[in-house]
Amino acid sequence: MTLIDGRSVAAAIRTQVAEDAAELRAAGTTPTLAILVPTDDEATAWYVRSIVRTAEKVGVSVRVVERSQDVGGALRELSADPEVHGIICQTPLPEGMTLDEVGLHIDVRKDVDGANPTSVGRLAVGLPAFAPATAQAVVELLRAHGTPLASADVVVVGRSTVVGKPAALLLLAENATVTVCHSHTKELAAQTSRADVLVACVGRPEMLGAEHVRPGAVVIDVGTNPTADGGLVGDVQTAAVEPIASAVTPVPGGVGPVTTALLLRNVIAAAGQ
Ligand SMILES: Nc1nc(=O)c2c([nH]1)NC[C@@H]1CN(c3ccc(C(=O)N[C@@H](CCC(=O)O)C(=O)O)cc3)C=[N+]21
Repeated sequence: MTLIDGRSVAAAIRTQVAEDAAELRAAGTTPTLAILVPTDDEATAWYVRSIVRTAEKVGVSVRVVERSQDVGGALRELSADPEVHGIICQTPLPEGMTLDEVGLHIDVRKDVDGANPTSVGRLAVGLPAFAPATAQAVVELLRAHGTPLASADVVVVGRSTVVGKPAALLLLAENATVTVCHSHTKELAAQTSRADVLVACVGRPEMLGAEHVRPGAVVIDVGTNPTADGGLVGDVQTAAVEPIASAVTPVPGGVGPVTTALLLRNVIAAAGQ
């Protein structure tokens, strides 16, 4: 059994991002990411600090905008600002707002976390578009591990707009046979235990156990659920699954760091276009 090391995958991405950022700066462009923070959610605050810290290291500038009202207006202003190359609107959003609605206000060329429904639509039909960084991280980790995706049976558990749906689209583009499961799925274990690759993105602590995993499967655990003692657990019971799977991503140290690195790589791409 292998633990897939997200930290080293992320480090390799950051090295490339730092080189590209230096090149852009030398040519007179300061690659800049704007982060819109609409709530004081704790997990979001952690992610924002992590982005800021990582961005500083690789030479990407960050502008943090805290705004709980007229989020759409703020996103339009940032979209119109020539000094901003990438925009991410953090979730969760305040009551009554959805990411699909506010995402409409992000210029597609700056939509580095794939929140505009147009980006998702382009992804669905195979046109170039930014995908949500977490969904991209799933594919990046599988690629780094050398998991064959063409013709593989991939089961995605979770259908959120930020992870499950776009991850399914990206995996489909890799010619995998993709099944998406969710809260209304009958006999979840019957589905997941057929999977060569199991992607857990439900957001429920340690929901998937040994009975969900096929011997030899590769398991990507997207969950980052805070625990009472200040730690973090995934959506997978890692210790129970380790003896069965051929590879698992740990939490922390799996999908999370790769997500942050890919978000910044998307900012470089947006700044260079
Ligand atoms: N529009 C949007 N896109 C997101 O991608 C998004 C979001 N909103 N809102 C908040 C969540 C949270 N999120 C995390 C990313 C990285 C880690 C991460 O790197 N965690 C470290 C460990 C942290 C620790 O040790 O406490 C790890 O997994 O190794 C965690 C959480 C992205 N999110």
